[in-house]
Amino acid sequence: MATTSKLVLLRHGQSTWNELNQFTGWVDVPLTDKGRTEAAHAGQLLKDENLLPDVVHTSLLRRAITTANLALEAADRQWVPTQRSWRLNERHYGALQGMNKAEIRAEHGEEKFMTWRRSYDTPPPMLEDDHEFSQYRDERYAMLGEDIPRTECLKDVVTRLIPYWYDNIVPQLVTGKTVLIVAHGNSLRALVKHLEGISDDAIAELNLPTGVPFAYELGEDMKARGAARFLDPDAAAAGAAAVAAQGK
Ligand SMILES: O=C(O)[C@@H](CO)OP(=O)(O)O
Repeated sequence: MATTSKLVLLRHGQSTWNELNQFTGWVDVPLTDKGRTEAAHAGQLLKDENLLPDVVHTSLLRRAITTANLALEAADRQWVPTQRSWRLNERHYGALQGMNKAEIRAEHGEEKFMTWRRSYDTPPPMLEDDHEFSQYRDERYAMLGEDIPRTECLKDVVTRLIPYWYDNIVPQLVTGKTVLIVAHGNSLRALVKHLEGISDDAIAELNLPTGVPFAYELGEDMKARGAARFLDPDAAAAGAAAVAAQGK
């Protein structure tokens, strides 16, 4: 009998830079109190919906790690094995990291702003290694050496994320485990694009809310069998609309 694999994705709760409307990328900012509440609520939803994870994956960034910890605590699931990888990190936002979204839009215009923010294959300008918001000397990325990103477009994120998906997550799913991935707006957009087969153009329209889990049933090909199911649809719709409106 075929095993039905269950996958739950969760974007971290609101961060301090989400609140300030700043491009964040690999800058390691914490959650706000609202973000912590969202994370705990996400864990409660997992419990209520009986979508308790057997394993968890997070990025190396504290907004995802804290979200996972708070969600697991609320779900009484702190003991589950957890793996972390830079491959689940947010998209590196290059020279935009730390910049205010409304100011960038006002300075460069709507078209450039949306190209940098949502085009599939145009990255923002590179961030200099000696910039205060560079991760070049951060020891958690030492294994990347000179290959550490200085900017990324969504296509770059797909390229670095999909090997992790097949090497580390798919083997768990095929044994019937329920897998929770706690990551970021754009790293999850990259994964959703792969799972749902969304085109390079159409992915621009997808915005993911903070702190609302969404679940997929996967087929034997490890692709989505249908659309994602948000565990709190009203909060998800409001959250996605707010992300779409950022910078306006
Ligand atoms: O700043 C970022 O790193 C991301 C997610 O917060 O922003 P955006 O939604 O604009 O891609």
